[in-house]
Amino acid sequence: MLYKYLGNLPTAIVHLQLNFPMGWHDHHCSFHHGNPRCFRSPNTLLRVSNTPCVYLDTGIAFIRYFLGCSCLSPLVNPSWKHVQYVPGMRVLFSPLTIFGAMIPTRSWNPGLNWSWIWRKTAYMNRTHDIISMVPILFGKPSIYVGSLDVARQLLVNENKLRLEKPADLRKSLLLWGESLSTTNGEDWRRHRRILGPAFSNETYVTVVKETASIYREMVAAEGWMDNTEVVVEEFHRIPSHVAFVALARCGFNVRLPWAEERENEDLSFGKALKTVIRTNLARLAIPIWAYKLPLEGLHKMDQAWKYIGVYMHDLVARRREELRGEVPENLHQRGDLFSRLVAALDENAKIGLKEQEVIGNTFTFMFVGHETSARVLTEALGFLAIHQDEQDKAVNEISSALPAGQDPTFNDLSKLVHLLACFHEALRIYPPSLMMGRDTTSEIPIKVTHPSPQTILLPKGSRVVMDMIALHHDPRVFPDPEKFKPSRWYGKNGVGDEVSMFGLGPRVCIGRKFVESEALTFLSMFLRDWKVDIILSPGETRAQYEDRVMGRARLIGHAFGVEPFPLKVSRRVSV
Ligand code: HEM
Repeated sequence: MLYKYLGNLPTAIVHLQLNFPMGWHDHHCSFHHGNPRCFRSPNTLLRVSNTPCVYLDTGIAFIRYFLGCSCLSPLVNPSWKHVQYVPGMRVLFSPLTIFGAMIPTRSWNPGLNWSWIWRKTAYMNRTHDIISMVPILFGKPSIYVGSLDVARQLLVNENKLRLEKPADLRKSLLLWGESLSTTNGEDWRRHRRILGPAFSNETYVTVVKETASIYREMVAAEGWMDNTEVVVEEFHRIPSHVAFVALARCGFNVRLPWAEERENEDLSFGKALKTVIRTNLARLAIPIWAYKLPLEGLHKMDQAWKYIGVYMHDLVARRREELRGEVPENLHQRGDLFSRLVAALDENAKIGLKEQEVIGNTFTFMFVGHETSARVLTEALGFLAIHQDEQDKAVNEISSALPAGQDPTFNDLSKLVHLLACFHEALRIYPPSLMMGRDTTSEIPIKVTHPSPQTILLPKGSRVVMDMIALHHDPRVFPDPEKFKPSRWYGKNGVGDEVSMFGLGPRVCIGRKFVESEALTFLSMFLRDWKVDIILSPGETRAQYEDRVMGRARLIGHAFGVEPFPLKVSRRVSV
């Protein structure tokens, strides 16, 4: 018996060396007498490891091999059959569990950022449309999808297939109540029916007006007008605050001024809301009794959460009073999302929303909309700073689209085709929503094309995760995927066009037009008035800078994106 395990040791060493524990189900396992369900590497890989140097790692490989052996994993985690023996990674912790998420990416633990770090070699060097990930100790075995075709099959028909958003992945959004993003089935349909009309042209007109006004407040408050050139350290701070204030104004209908947090030292709505957003995941993990400990940080956090809780119930009551007797036509004129949600209040929640659902939805907009928008705005400007030719093209387009000296209107935005393409291209390279997970509630067939055309039956209770980085870095769909090439979006940018970074099918992002309106307004005003440039290290080329700075991406809070970097802004004309 032991001999048979030892005989397979080189396989484990290969796993270790490749930094990528994989298995192939078309390989026949000698130990299992030809069982095609074994998770081991093929003989070709096995041969690679038969060199003397591999024995250096033998100790670790032993442990790893025994933990990851196909014979032990069913004992530890009997649901492994849900991945249908699809080849893939055998790891200790799923990246979607607390342990897996906390430990950085290592050969034995993918960590939260594996799909970025391994993007060029994942999916078996892109030869497979899907792979499995089987955690030995913690987490659910899952199928990861790296092909847009397969993702489409699942998501476009997800209502018919009765796929569900997994409960364990929705927890962080449930702290304020159920929402469009956390519900499934009939409840989801009710939320979508009510929220759909709230994302109307009236809302986008308000988004454009508010973003333009925020931009002007920002320029005045930042003191840039006193200089012709300014270096903004951690440039991300600017788009992050723009997105935050825009969502507070257009989502909550609370008129936060740009500079509130600096002038007012007391706990204000803006400050408390920022704390709540920042500490959302911590709030989930910290037990109630811990807030009684003599730790000032925890007290402040608790205070902010309580403040926002009371504030929100108050805000609902006040808005309800204001809306009493309002005729539906007037309601349509209101450009904020919150008023539309309050108008749908119905305590029986048969056709409307409960108070907690109104609050849950408002917070979901903030959580899913704030950091995502902020990151892409920063990255789009970062790429335009590196690629001056693309920036010049954008500036020319802006000057011919916008009437001289005037702010953009909602109608002007449709003329900014190249600018929108730049925004989508930044979004493609760094999709802020890293993974979209679904659980099956019945057996589902999926057709894969690579490595060979076949149909795989996913049993009831399987987990499938769309890997947004793999989907958008697939060279078959996006040739030269590492390159910032906005032109690839020309002609595919429109309202009805699929921009899969916003999801696919019926659960596609409801906020797409909201964020596009905000982004085009902010970017067009910013680039019209300021030239953005990068700050090179001595002797560094632009290409080297791009590798160094734009390659450092990871999940930060709720959104994936590039780590903070500085930008130089210089005044173009007399602003
Ligand atoms: C660049 C910014 C954004 C990106 C990349 C983005 C991406 C996505 C993606 C990929 C989904 C689908 C998730 C899934 O199917 O599991 C989604 C759903 C959603 N997004 Fe966004 N989003 C952005 C901004 C926003 C904004 C600004 C809002 C609100 C104002 C918003 C509200 C929502 C909601 C409520 C859902 C759930 C829809 C449903 O389940 O029916 N998003 N978003």
